[in-house]
Amino acid sequence: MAGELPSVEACLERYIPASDLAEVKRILYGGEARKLNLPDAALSAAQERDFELQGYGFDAAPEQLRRPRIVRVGLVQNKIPLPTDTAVAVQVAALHRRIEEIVEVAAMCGVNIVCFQEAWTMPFAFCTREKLPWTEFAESAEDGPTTKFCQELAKKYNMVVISPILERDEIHGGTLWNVAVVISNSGAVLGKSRKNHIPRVGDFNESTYYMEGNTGHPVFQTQFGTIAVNICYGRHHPLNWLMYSMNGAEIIFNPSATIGTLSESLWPIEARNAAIANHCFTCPINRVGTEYYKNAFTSGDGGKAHHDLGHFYGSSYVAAPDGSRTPGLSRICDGLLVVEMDLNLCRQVSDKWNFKMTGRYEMYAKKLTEAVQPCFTPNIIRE
Ligand SMILES: NC(=O)NCCC(=O)O
Repeated sequence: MAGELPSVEACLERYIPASDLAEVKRILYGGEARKLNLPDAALSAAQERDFELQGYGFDAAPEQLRRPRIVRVGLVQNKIPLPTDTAVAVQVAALHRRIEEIVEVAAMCGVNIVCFQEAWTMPFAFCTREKLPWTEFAESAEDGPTTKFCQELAKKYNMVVISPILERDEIHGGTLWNVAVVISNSGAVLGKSRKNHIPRVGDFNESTYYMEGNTGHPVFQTQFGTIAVNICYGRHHPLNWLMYSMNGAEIIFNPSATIGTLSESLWPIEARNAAIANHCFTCPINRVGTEYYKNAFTSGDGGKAHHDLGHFYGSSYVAAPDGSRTPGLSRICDGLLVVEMDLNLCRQVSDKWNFKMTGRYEMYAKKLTEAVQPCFTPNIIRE
């Protein structure tokens, strides 16, 4: 039953004979990712605080003219700690506390860039189609309480913080957006990236709340590397990944909220494929658990009204430009995935496969421009 299997990897470890396991992992994951030696203090803090802690590394070949560019990223997945009908401010405070204790462990593990899940300060309540109290979770991206909280974390731990929240934009009539705020390790707000593609699938009724983002495909130059944020449903759109890559992203984070019955078989493929196609690292993050709502809602499919959206299956992982990937975090527990990567791997794989050179982008730019015109006629050859 959805929600009960702790992780696919644990299942493989348990049932595949040891003699075959390495080969199975090579075929499924592109080889076994190097395990990181994480500090004992971090491992025991994670255990005490009841979250999974895993660490892996991706290496690049030594080069003569460039030094290795090593960065450690931290991916955080978590359940909402309180029921969804708890007072808004109390829920936000509890999530801040939960993240604070996970980020402290990330700092012990030497994480340079940490990213939280989509809309991390709230339940993923858009399924309900009710406005209150959910719109009350929205905050200013520039100086809301969550951004201030993240600025403190960033300064304290010298860490870049990616904070995906529900944004209220007071300058533009109090409009709502699904945004990721990027905070530099200096504590300054570097900028924000709004969700470009809004789902119209299943109970993901997000279009009731906010519009497609208008910030394009910003890439943020940080001390640790050039990063971008492709929020959730954007991962189904190869051109979205491509544009972040065109702007120079070496690591693309994908904070998400998605459920087993809808997308679990797509999850291991899409971000990994994007890493391969764009010669970059991708970091999909999904929340965990099942969130219940007092008022039942329907799915508009003739089925019975229900009180939850489904099981958020976690399984956050990192994919490398060579197509290899880490195991996923648990499907059911909170977790922190620490991944060390040498960013030199991006150009090394690009020089090997040459997708940026062979992509024929000018041909597609021209053809796509034609294809979106109302007078377009598809090029179909018939007998
Ligand atoms: N949060 C969100 O966009 N979810 C849509 C479902 C999916 O993309 O798997």
